[in-house]
Amino acid sequence: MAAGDVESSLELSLTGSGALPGALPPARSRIFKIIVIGDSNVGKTCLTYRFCAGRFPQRTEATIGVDFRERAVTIDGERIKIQLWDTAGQERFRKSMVQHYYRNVHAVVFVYDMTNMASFQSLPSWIEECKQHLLANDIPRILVGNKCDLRNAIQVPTDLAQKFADTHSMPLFETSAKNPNDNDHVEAIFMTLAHKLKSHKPLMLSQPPDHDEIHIKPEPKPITSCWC
Ligand SMILES: Nc1nc2c(ncn2[C@@H]2O[C@H](COP(=O)(O)OP(=O)(O)OP(=O)(O)O)[C@@H](O)[C@H]2O)c(=O)[nH]1
Ligand SMILES: [Mg+2]
Repeated sequence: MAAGDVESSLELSLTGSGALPGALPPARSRIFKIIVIGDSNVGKTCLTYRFCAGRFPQRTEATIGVDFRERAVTIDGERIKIQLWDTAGQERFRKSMVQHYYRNVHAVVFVYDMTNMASFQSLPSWIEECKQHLLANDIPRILVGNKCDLRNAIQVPTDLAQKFADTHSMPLFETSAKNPNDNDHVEAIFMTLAHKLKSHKPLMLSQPPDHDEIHIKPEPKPITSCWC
């Protein structure tokens, strides 16, 4: 990614139950709200930061409430904002926010840590939480196994994860937010969702225009194996 590309990213935090960034001037571009959920420490913050800022963050702390990251892209000539909701994995940091996570959501990214079997085993409870918030069945969902750079520590075999993904009709991506060689892969994961959402024409929020955006390549194909 070129240095200038990251200028269109935006980062905001919300840790209480106050107003969400919704009361905005007239629409110019559609917004896709994508929530990223999974156990604490699986790398949700690093993945979203990687996509929006183009690099691995130097350090992270446990997310409290939610962090918003946003990136403007152009798909087939249409300007679109991808708004990532980087949610807290720790129950104590998310309980007051959960209802906000799921409101008007367009897509869900489930993340587990490939080096932590417990984070994979938690996935059914994250799926259940989505169900409880009455997410429509046709909302695009993807499964991401993160930290594939830690090759010697992998605990979750790809075939097991693939079986789980197939059972739940989700594409599986194994990737690394950290490995610089995986930048295109992290890009492909979120852009795959954006392409899917664009073709679904979901309900959109309003957003004021800005002057910088990122032009992206044609639709990438989902990839199930790690590129490390
Ligand atoms: N080796 C490696 N480490 C990673 C990767 N992604 C994240 N990490 C590390 O994993 C730890 C947790 O990352 P975060 O992104 O903060 O995890 P999180 O899922 O946002 O955690 P919560 O905010 O508590 O829910 C940090 O020490 C990161 O540096 C990766 O792809 N590879
Ligand atoms: Mg986090």
